[in-house]
Amino acid sequence: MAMEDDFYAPLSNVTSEAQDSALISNLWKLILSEPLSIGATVLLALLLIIFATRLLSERPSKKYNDRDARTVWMMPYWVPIIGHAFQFIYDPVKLMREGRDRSAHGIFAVNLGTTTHNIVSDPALVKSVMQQKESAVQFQPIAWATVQRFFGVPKRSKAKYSLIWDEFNSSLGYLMKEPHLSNLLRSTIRNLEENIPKMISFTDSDIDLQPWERWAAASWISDSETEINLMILMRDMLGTASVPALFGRALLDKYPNILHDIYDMDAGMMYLLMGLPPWTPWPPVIKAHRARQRAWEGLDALQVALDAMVDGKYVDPTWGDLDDVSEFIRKRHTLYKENGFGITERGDISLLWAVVVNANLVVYWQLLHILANPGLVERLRAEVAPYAQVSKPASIGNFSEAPKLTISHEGLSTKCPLLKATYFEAMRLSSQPWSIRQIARDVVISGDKRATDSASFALHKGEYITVPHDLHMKDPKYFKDPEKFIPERFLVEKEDGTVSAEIGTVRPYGGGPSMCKGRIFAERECLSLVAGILVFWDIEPANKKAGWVIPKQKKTSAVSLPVHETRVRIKRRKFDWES
Ligand code: HEM
Repeated sequence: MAMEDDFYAPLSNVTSEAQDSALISNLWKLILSEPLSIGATVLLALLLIIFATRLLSERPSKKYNDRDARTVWMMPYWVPIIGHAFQFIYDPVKLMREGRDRSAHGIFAVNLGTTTHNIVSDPALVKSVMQQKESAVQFQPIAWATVQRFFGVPKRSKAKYSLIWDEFNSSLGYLMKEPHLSNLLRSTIRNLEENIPKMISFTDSDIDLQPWERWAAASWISDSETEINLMILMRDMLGTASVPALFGRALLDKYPNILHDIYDMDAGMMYLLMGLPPWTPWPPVIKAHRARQRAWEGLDALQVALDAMVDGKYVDPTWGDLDDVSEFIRKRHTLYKENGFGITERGDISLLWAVVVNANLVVYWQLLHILANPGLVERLRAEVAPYAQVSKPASIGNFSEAPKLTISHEGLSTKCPLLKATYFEAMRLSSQPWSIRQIARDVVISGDKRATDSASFALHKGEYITVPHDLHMKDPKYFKDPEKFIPERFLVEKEDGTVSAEIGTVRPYGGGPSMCKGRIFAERECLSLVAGILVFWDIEPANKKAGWVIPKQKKTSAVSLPVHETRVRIKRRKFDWES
């Protein structure tokens, strides 16, 4: 058979469909011709099925219905029905990279237990997917399944959520629109300005440690030096600034473990999505369920307090006056209350999760890479100096306050291209978000029309589209030395000679209508924390001999976890007026 496929390189041992069939029928004749024991016959038959599946499961890309579009190449697999599911569970990244590297157009299909997933990595095809209408390429059923299984919103609430789905989603615009965005940023940055100078307390008394130091296993070295776990420290420093800005201070005061409940729930994401019940005899499943339950308790209690406040009823005084709860959370509360959602149906846990799981890890990766790259700390300190400033504290007699930190998130984001480039590069390296869509009617997606080898692909109703954005973000065809931290790759010189950091085709925030709504907020808070820490603190690896080690990554929903902690030594910097 002439190969119609112009882009997929066939395996050298696979010649054509006709030869494959001949080989299988010869094997079958061999089984039938010899008298064999039952065991040997079963074994041979199994082998035959496996080989036949391997040879016949591959679906070459062909012209589709004489139109310009082609069908998608299906990677071959060995086991019928199960398809690529074993490889997918065992090492999804390897499977995806193999498919990407063998398909010249950045699209291929895999079979996961009878469902076909079209995996797309080519940026133009991804754009085409994201531009499809919800009626053709659906996100809503997947979003609801996640809300229900992962976040634990009751099944019975589906009708209520469907009724206000659009209004509810458009409330997410509060994260992007003024004046709400600036208000949220103002209080987050104020919290950072307050917390960064007291990040380390240099005390050997456990009771006097800050909560983030306790979580991060701080150990006292001297009055000017502390050893601590960098990942947890960064995670909590950002969470303790952003969560009070959104949900009000009282939530963290009353539920001080809620950040870690969300982290623990996130660690068990796969189990919760699989629907494993809380009595599953497997500790990580139980842990994820308990953590989720505790997070719900805190958020439910906040909803009860907000209900009481708007109804003019008695509010438990430990909540304070709740006037620092953001307009965004109040707007969601109004939507819940006015549409008859019971307390236990109100899914703000999804928002708390979105606020903390990704951004809080990005800052760890960003800072770690900066520290591990010789000379980068000094270059960044020079760049951010006008926008993250430490000033001399007031003193009365022998007593001085801590030095004062002032941060301009606007200046950091618009005037510090190298800092911003380190943020993009940290996300390119550590973010592995996957967008999944369900195909509701046949569609055609198209590649870049300007490219000489551009092609369009027909995708069919009932199949899925999966976009593992990291496939492109680590593709050597687009990023030279894709595993290396090279922030300069994002720097672009404009015609007027100024330099800016451009994100280009990197998509750490997903895409389409469900693209991250917190992305501007996230960028500003992350740049502020990293710049603030760089100007205030000196950080070295705890094990000086081993130096900086960049841990391998463990995949989560978007930004990866490190497989091990990074133990560091932190000292306060000497400022001009002290020398
Ligand atoms: C660097 C940090 C962050 C990264 C990498 C990130 C990444 C993502 C990704 C991959 C999605 C799913 C997009 C899709 O379905 O295609 C998402 C959704 C979302 N994120 Fe983020 N996120 C970050 C920070 C934040 C923050 C700080 C907030 C809130 C303040 C936030 C709020 C949201 C919301 C509300 C959605 C759901 C959007 C929708 O369904 O319409 N994110 N984010």
